[in-house]
Amino acid sequence: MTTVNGPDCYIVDMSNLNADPTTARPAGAPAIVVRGLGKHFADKVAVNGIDLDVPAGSFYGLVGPNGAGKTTTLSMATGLLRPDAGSVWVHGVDVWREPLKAKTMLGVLADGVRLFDRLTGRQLVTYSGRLRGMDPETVAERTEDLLRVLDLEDAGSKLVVDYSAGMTKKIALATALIHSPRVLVLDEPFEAVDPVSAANIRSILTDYVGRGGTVIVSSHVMDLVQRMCTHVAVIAAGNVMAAGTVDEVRGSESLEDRFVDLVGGRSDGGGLQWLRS
Ligand SMILES: Nc1ncnc2c1ncn2[C@@H]1O[C@H](COP(=O)(O)OP(=O)(O)OP(=O)(O)O)[C@@H](O)[C@H]1O
Repeated sequence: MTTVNGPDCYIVDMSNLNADPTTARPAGAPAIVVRGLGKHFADKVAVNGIDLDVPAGSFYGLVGPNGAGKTTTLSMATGLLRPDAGSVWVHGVDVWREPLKAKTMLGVLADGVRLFDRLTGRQLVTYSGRLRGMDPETVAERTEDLLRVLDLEDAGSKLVVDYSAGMTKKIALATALIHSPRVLVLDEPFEAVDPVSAANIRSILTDYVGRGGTVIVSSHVMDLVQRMCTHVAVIAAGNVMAAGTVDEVRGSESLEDRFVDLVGGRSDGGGLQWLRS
């Protein structure tokens, strides 16, 4: 079923809405199913009972203005923040009923979560791999691979507390990748990352999707999402304004223009008459 909300866009395939995601696993079954997910903080509704279907093998962008509810949604979807309402399934496993089983399939780059920053980068990535039950040889091999492709070889022996913001983001990404999860959930992975590292990360993620993995990524960079992602959901004020393939959502416009149409809020910058030299 295609639902229309607003001018001409709110494209969510809800044909499986009443199906039990633990048993309904047709070819092309979603990697992540979100139903009625909601969260409020005091009287603030951060996420307003949303539905999302993230197809397996998709590169899924989650975009929205500041405070739209992206981080809250991703935190609930990955078992980091308990929802007030709704459910999330990862490859058919209920994240909140079977969190350990669901989390073995997930690699998560969370926003603002403290790392064990008194470890060196190499120790932190190694620790993540061992925590996942991986054998020491594989962990050592993959840790060196990750440090190399993320341009952290020289920083591998340095304490994470002494890393720059971009280096911290990259080492956190390495901890999300080490166990080669089925689904990667990355909250703003390119924030503070230099252009060369960002290009390397994009190519790692694109290869991963090409080999059947699923990536869901939040970002504020519309151009990047348009070029990199196969699917996108636009969230504003805790609601899904549009979701579908990138081409379905943007129509004949750029994603950025479509985003502004959907969420509004552009000012002409003329309000600060006093701001001049
Ligand atoms: N722990 C919290 N306590 C109180 N309010 C919160 C908390 N976390 C989020 N919020 C509120 O919930 C709303 C959604 O926040 P969220 O961080 O999910 O937005 P976002 O889309 O990720 O924003 P940004 O793009 O700025 O990172 C905001 O109004 C925010 O102030």
